Amino acid sequence: MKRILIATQNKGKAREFRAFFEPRAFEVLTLNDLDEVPPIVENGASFTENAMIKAQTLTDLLGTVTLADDSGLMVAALDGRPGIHSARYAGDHDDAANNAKLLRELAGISQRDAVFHTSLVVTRPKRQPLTVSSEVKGTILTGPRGKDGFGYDPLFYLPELGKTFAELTSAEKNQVSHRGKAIQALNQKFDGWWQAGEH
Ligand SMILES: O=P(O)(O)OP(=O)(O)OP(=O)(O)OC[C@H]1O[C@@H](n2cnc3c(O)ncnc32)[C@H](O)[C@@H]1O
Ligand SMILES: [Mg+2]
Repeated sequence: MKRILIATQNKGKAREFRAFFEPRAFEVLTLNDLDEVPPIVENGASFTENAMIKAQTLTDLLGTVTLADDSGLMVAALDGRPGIHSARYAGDHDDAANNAKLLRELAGISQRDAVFHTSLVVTRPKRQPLTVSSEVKGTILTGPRGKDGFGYDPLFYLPELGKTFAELTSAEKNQVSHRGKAIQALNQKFDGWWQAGEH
């Protein structure tokens, strides 16, 4: 069976990727399946650079086909923050603290437009990486709504649907989300990229 390592410890992300790769007969592993996770320093200047660092580090160390996702929320009224620093916006990797800080920073601000971005990079030994990105527009609510999803989902509101990401099932979220659309773009390119390396 073909195998792909998803370079993430984020269980929410991992769930969304399994739905893409498992029907394609890939065995899906994540960093949570490794005995030891190598240190990965996400010090790139962009989402794509950070995804490249995560994926290439693991391909180089382990020889695995690896997919990395670097995502983040860009809020217009905050000059694009938290952006590439979304995971540690409030200091630790803590969803509740990040959401609380976002609400504090936006207190009293009525212009609450935001964009959620995902960059995906897939690497494998001796091949050019495959890169795709996607975004979705929404607004930031003044308080959380919904119980599903992860991260900033309870605050990220889609005016067209009248719901936050946390009020959607994961299938519904995948239809419209930054990651879902990036996965659809990956879907357009993945088979050609995969076969180009087969001999
Ligand atoms: O191990 P990795 O893949 O790096 O996992 P991470 O959680 O650190 O992920 P990122 O570095 O891409 O940081 C993105 C931040 O944005 C959050 N996030 C990413 N995708 C999201 C989504 O679909 N909905 C809500 N929040 C999301 C996530 O919880 C992090 O706080
Ligand atoms: Mg991270």
